[in-house]
Amino acid sequence: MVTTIHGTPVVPGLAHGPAQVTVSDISPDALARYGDGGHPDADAALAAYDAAVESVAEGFRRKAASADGAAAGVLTASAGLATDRGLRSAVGKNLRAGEPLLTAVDHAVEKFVTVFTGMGGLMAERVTDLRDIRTRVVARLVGEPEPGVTLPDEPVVLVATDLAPADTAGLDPRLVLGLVTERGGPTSHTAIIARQLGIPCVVGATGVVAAAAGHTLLLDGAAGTIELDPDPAEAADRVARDVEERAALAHWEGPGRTADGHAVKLLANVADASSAVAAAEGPVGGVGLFRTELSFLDRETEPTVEEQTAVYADVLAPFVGDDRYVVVRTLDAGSDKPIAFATHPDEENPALGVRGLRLSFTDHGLLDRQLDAVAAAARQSGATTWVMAPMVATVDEARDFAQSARARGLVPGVMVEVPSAALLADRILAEVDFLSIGTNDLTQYTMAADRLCTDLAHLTDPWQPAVLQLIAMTAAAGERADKPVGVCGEAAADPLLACVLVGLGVTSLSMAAAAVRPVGARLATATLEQCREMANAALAAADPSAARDAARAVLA
Ligand SMILES: C=C(OP(=O)(O)O)C(=O)O
Ligand SMILES: [Mg+2]
Repeated sequence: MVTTIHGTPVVPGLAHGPAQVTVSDISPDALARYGDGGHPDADAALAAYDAAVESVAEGFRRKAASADGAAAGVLTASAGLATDRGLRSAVGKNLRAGEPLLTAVDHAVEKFVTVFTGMGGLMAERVTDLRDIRTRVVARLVGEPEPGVTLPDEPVVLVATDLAPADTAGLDPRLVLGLVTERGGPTSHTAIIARQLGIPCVVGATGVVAAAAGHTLLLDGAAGTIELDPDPAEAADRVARDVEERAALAHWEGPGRTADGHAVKLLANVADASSAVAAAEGPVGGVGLFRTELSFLDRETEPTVEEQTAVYADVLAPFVGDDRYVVVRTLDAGSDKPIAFATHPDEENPALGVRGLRLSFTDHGLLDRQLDAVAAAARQSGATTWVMAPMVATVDEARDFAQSARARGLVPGVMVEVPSAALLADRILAEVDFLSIGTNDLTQYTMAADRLCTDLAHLTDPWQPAVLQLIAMTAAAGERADKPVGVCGEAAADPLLACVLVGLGVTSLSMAAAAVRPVGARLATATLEQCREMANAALAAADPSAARDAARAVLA
C-alpha cells in the first residue's frame, strides 16, 4: 500500500519526481555514528577532509554557474573560502595534535572566525559563510545531505523542514517540480513564494523530511497529500492530465463569474508601481489591496505628502478606465510590518498592540496626511480610488475613518481582520461603503495563533470552520446592506476556497496576480448553487481538512 503524508495544501497542481531532502541541521544520530571517523592516521583524515571540501566547493561552483550578478560572485567566493589553504593547514595541525576530524574542523573554523571577527568590516561578514561551510563539510563527512537548498541537476520535489527566504527566492520551477515543508502555514514565506512561482506546494506536512529521502513522491498541491513511491505509470498519467488542466487555466481571460454567470470581481494585491503594472496586464478588475506600508519599509522618516502622492499615483495610473478601481489600504505599520517612522517601539505584544488604524489614536496627522496624498493621487491619475483602514475593531473607529475619507472625496471602507469587526459587521457597514476581509489576520485573531508561528500552522488555516463562520456573518451583513464585501487575504488565492467564499456571499476576491487565472477558471466550473453547497458543507465540517474534502466532494 502506498504511504500518504498529509499537510496543508497551498498551491494546486501535481508534481511527480524524486525527493530532494533539504535539511537545516545535521542529525545528532549521524554525528554520533561518525564518531572519530575511524581514520588510521592524520594523513588519512586530512584526505577525507580534502574530499569533503572539494564536494562542497564544487556545489558552490555549480550554483555560481547558473546564478547571475552578485549571487554568482558570492557563491564563487564561498567556493574559494571552502578550499582556503590556511584553513586546510589549521585542520592538518589539529589532526597531528591528535584531535578527531570533526573536532579538528570545528576548532580550525572557530580560530578563523575569531580572526575574521577581529578584523571587522567585510571580513567579519564572512563569519556566517565560514560557519555555513563548516556545516556543509561536516555533513559531507558524516554522509548527510548539505544543509540549505542545493541546486538539483534533474527535476525534483523539494522537501525541507522549512525554507529561508534566500532559499525560496531563487528556485527554478523547471527544476523544482513541487515543494513540501514540515513547517509553515498558508501565509508562510514558502507559501507566498511558491504561489508567485506557480510551484505546486504543500506545507505543514509533519514527518515528511524523515520519510521522503530516497523515495519518489507524488505531491498533490490541491489535496495537500504526498504519496511515497506511487505506481509510476498511474502517477505519470495523473500528472499529464493535471498539466493539461493547468494549461487550460493559463488561457482563462475573465471576467470573473460562476458557471451560471454570477459576477465576482477578481482583483490583484499589489505592493508598488511595478507589481501594479504587471497586474494590470492580466484579467483583473482592478486592485483589491494596495499595501502602502510596503513602499516605506526602508524609510526612517515619514515621506512628505508630495512624495506619497507620487508613489500612489504610479500605482493608480495603470488602472484608469475599463470599470477598474483600486483599493488603497492606509498604513498597516506595526507587528509583522515594522515601519521606522510609525511603529511604536518596545511593545510587549505587537500583534495586539498599536498597529494599523490604531496609529491614528495618538497621531491622527499621520492618517490625515496619507489620505491627503491618496486623494491627490486619485485626482492626478483619474483612477477610481477607494480607501480602507486595517485593524478596525469598533464602530467608532470605522466612523472616524469614514469621515476623514469622505471629507477628501474618497470612498471609505474598512478591513475585517479582528473578530469584533465581523461580529459588528452590520453596524460598521452603516458607517462605510464596503468591507474587505483580511483572512490572514482574521484567522490569526480568531484562532489566537500567531500567523508567523510555524508550529501552529494547523490553526492558522483559513479553512478553520470558526473563521468561515465569521466570513459568513460579514458577507451576510453585506447582502443586507447591499454593499460589497471582498476577501483580500491569502484565502482568496485558493481556487477551492474561492468557490466557498463566493458561496458565503463574498462579492470580490483579491489575490496575488499569478493566482487570478487558476481562481477564475475554477470559479467558472461551479454554479452559484454549488458554491453555496460547498460553503454549507465547509461550515459544517469539523476541521480544515474535512472542510476541504467536503467542498471538493460537491464538485466531484
Ligand atoms: C490582507 C491582509 O493583510 P496583511 O496580510 O497585509 O496583514 C490580511 O490580514 O489578510
Ligand atoms: Mg492584515
